[in-house]
Amino acid sequence: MSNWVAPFLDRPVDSVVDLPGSKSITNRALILAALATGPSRITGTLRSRDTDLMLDGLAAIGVGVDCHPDDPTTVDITPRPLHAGSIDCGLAGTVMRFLPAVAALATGDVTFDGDEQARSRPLGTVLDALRALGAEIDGDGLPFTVHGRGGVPGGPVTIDASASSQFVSGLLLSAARFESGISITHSGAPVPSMPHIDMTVEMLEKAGVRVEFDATATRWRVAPTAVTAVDWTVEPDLSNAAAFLAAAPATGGRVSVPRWPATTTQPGSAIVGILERMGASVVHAPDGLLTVRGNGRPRAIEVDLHEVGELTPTVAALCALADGTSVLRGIAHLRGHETDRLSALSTEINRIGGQCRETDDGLVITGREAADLEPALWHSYADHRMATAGALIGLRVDGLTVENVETTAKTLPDFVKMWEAMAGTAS
Ligand SMILES: O=C(O)C1=C[C@@H](OP(=O)(O)O)[C@@H](O)[C@H](O)C1
Ligand SMILES: C=C(OP(=O)(O)O)C(=O)O
Repeated sequence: MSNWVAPFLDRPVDSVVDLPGSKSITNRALILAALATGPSRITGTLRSRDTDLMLDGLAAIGVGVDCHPDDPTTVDITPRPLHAGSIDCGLAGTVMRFLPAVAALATGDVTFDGDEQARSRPLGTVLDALRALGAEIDGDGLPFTVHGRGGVPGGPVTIDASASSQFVSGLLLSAARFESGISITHSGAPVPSMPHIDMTVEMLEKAGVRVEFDATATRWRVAPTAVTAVDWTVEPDLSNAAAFLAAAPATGGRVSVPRWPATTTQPGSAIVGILERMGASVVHAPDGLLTVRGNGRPRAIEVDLHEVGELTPTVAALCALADGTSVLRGIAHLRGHETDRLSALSTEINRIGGQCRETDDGLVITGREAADLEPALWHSYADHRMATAGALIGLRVDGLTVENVETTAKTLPDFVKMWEAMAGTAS
């Protein structure tokens, strides 16, 4: 674990940052390819800890995985009969919540474990749902074992998905292969991160699996059907782009990201509107280049991030530098992310002399002038987005040090190199 002194800028940033593929699209594409009726090629695959865990997990239960020798982002997936194996989930929500349903289709025991910190992430809902659908599973959280019987009866199931949209996505992705498909009813507080469920639905439909759902986001239905092989092209990761784009308003500079999709289900796209509300200007050129410019000190914001919780660490870091008091709400479920992000953000912002308080479902942050913040050690909590949030504040606080910066490998192994290149401080 290394401490990294984040680059400090006493001038505006001016950079173009090309982002690798989306974690969420990559891990859905890999599962759909593994369950398809024929081989698929995935281009622009994110190669990071979370996506490599997915590749390894699928390979461990028999899926053919071939990474192109000259370009590891091109991956060929060949579906094969699924067998017993053991799966490391690391700290990846998509692996621990999407693969149990796949494992239930295997013949043999599939064991799951992960990082110590992963054991406290909400998971029981998925395992209970699979049991209700006829799968045999020992355990209520990591570690657990799926006793695969070569198929899942499927049918109706009621779950409370208010802690994570991934509970719904994880069931939907495999449901076409269940004998009776699935009919999910959500009962509980509203499901967070709905764009991620839209992403699941859209990708399933591209693979020939129709998802019926109601407008209240409480019911989803999939009939048993074949999953068609698709050659997927993965969009750049817009959630990872958020911290880089936020560097523009943080420093009064300019950051551009190429290949920004014209339309997308990635919730990361919401960063654009948030940065505009905080005073930045944004231009999306016809060739896909998205440019954010900062105009003076960022303005405080009141915003509900329920749908786009992944953006919270970036937005909170910018709020710590903004003029005025910001209120971020709708994000109680972030307590079950890589770490309790509300507690972690509040602790770290206060540690450097900022002003942040937790509420039941969010944060209240009163921004300070960067010169009034202290270059203390910013703790990462093994959370990639906590580390990038520290880097963002570090652009304005000379000497701020990010602990365990390697944790960014969860979704962006080249983070340090890319951040230093953006700041113009790369050696
Ligand atoms: O399905 C996905 O790919 C994701 C869904 C969201 O999870 P939650 O609904 O648990 O917030 C998001 O935060 C996570 O980073 C990725
Ligand atoms: C919440 C996140 O990840 P996970 O997929 O592990 O839930 C995230 O990347 O912000």
